[in-house]
Formats: sequence, C-alpha cells, structure tokens
Amino acid sequence: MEANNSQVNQRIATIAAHLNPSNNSQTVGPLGLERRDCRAKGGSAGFKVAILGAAGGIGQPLAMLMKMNPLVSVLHLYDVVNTPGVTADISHMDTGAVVRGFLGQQQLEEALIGMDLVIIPAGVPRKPGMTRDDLFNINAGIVKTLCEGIAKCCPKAIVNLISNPVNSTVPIAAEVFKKAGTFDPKRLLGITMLDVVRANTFVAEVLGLEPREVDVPVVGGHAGVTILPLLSQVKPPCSFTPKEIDYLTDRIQNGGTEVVEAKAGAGSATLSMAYAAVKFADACLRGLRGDAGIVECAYVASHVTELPFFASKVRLGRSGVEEIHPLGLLNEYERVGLEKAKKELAVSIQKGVSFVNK
Ligand SMILES: NC(=O)c1ccc[n+]([C@@H]2O[C@H](COP(=O)([O-])OP(=O)(O)OC[C@H]3O[C@@H](n4cnc5c(N)ncnc54)[C@H](O)[C@@H]3O)[C@@H](O)[C@H]2O)c1
Ligand SMILES: O=C(O)C[C@H](O)C(=O)O
Repeated sequence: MEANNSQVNQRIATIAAHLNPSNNSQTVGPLGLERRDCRAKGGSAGFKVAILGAAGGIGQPLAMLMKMNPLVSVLHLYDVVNTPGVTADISHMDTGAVVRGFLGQQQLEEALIGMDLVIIPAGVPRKPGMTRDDLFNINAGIVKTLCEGIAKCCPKAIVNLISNPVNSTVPIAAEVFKKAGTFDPKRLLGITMLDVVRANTFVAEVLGLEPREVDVPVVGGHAGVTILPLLSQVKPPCSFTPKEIDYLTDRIQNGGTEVVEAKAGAGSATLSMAYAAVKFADACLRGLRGDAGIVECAYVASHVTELPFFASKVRLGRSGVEEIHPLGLLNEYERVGLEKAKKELAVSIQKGVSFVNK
C-alpha cells in the first residue's frame, strides 16, 4: 500500500530530525525511541573504540574501516569540528558497531568513558618543506589535553597514538599519564605501522613478491633516520645488493615526505595511514580478545636500547604489550643506522618529556 502525502511528510520529518546535525547528542531516533537504545539492539558483542580527530584526513577513513571491523561493538567519533556529519554518514553502514559522535572539548569526557581502545590521529599534518618536529608546537598541546581526558575517563584503555611527531608525542602521553598516576607502559603504543606497510610494499616490489607475503621489521622511531628498516631480517629470507639496500632504506625513511610532496600542500598520508592504523588496531583488539602470537612493530616504553622509548616488534595480548622482542642480529649497515637513530631519538624524547614538566 502506498503512503499518502501526509504520511510521507511525517516520515521525511522524522528522518530529518534523526539526521539534524545541530542535535549533536543524537539521542532521539525514529519512532520516538532513544536512538542509542534502538541502535544498540543491533549492536554486536565486542570492544569499545574511540577515535580522537575522527573528522580529519586520517580520521574519516579510519572511522569507516573501524565500523567494518567485527571486533568493534561501539565506535565513538570525537573531533573539534564536523563529527555530526561524519557520524551520520558512517552510522548508515550496515555493520554491527554502534556509532556515536562527540563534538568539542566539552564532549571529550563523554566520548572517552568506558573505552577499551583509543586511537589518536588528532593534530595538524605536514606541508612540503616541514619536518614532523615542526608540528610539535601545535600537536604537543593537543595530545596533552586528549591524554589528560584518557587518564581521567578510561585509564585502562589501550592508546594508539598517531599524531606527529610520534617520537615526542608518545613521551608526552607517558608523562601526562605518570602525573595522573595511571601510566601503564603496556597500554601506550606509538603507531609506526605505516613504516612497516611501506617497507613491505617497497621490498615486495624489488623482490617481485606479493606484498602480503613480505614481513619487514622496522625499528627505532617514526621520523627520517630514526626509521630503521632491518632488511637483513626480511621474511621470507632474501638478500639485497648494496644499491638495493641504499634505495630501500632511503625510500622507507622518506615515504612520508614522498606523500607530503605529492600532495603539494594538501596534507600528508591519510589513506595508507588509515589502512595501517586499522591493521594495528585490529591486532590490539585480537590481543585483547586473547588471541595468541600477535606480533607487530610499535614505538613503546622499552629496555631494548638505553633509550626510554623505542620501536621494535612487540607481542600484543590481553593487557596490551606483553613482550618486547629484542632487535636480533644486525649487520654493520644497520648498526650504523641504529646509532644515528638513537642520537636523534634521544633529543625528541627529551623534548616531549620537558614539554609536560616545564
Ligand atoms: N604515525 C604516522 O605514521 C602518521 C601518518 C600520517 C599522519 N600522521 C599524523 O597524524 C596527524 C593527523 O593527520 P591528518 O592528515 O588526519 O590531519 P587533518 O588535519 O586532516 O586531521 C586532523 C584532525 O584533528 C582534529 N583536531 C585538531 N585539534 C583537535 C583536538 N584538540 N581534539 C580533537 N581533534 C582535533 C582536526 O579538527 C582534524 O579533523 C598529523 O599530526 C600527522 O602528521 C601520523
Ligand atoms: O610524513 C608525515 O608527515 C606523515 C606521516 O608521519 C607519514 O609517515 O606519512
């Protein structure tokens, strides 16, 4: 039976009310039901994940991919702009996760309460000619504020920190958590997965292999010479000529700059970063679920070197980082690279620590 005009108008009005971006709290749904209640009925068992910076270049595709992840039951999208639109859009995807949007500082705490995993891509990206460290002045404060919220509202959450400069923002987060008395080194992970994703891609290209068959450990940090691919430890085992090693090391270390220059002022890697972030977040969630043998590279509080933070392979489990793998045997080329990486990392770490304790 076809609906008459007034029924159609009524339905349109209901849908419009449902989508009204000014109603940011998004509680009233069709049929007068609490939107969260009616949505939650279709929700799946799983983990609660918040994305901070969800309306950005990384945040949007990251939110879309996390909405597709069957391990996620609740997805909170927080940003200082545009979350009502992004939330309305993503919430129409017919996957299990219940999506809720939060806009502005006054809704940060609500966005964080009860979260199992918090992913942070909030902050400004590079433009051509800038280093990641040039982002410090803006992003340090953003990360500090967001981490204060995490310490208060979900101190047990696993934190995946994407905002640059990662080499300094992870120490900032650690200092904030230490001040709040909530620091758990197992639960704070700086995301260096994009370096691994790039390394797998570039190495596969050189070897003529399918990238998903390739596993390249990338250790150190996430900027320039601190990005140290261990080409002697590539799986499947293989060898490279000195020229190939120079080419691959340079391309992996400068992959971010390659994208920044290609985007010519329109930002840095967003799509490949969202892919890498989801790959890493999924590994964290599988670890939380209790899956065995989940090993990925991340920048964490570490005793692998004399530095307090270092990226290396870590085993993920129910409590986050359950084991930090040693670097293994390095060749001379990698030992020289390691010394350069440590020198730069020490400065970046100290800069982050001093920012919080100034
Ligand atoms: N770790 C990595 O491998 C990696 C890779 C790519 C980019 N990044 C970094 O990720 C960050 C984000 O990059 P992008 O391309 O998505 O930038 P973007 O500008 O497109 O998006 C950033 C988002 O953060 C939001 N934001 C700003 N201040 C905020 C605050 N106080 N609270 C919450 N949200 C806030 C902005 O509104 C924006 O929506 C940059 O710092 C970039 O350098 C890291
Ligand atoms: O290069 C950047 O500024 C963004 C990111 O760190 C990347 O590696 O792509």
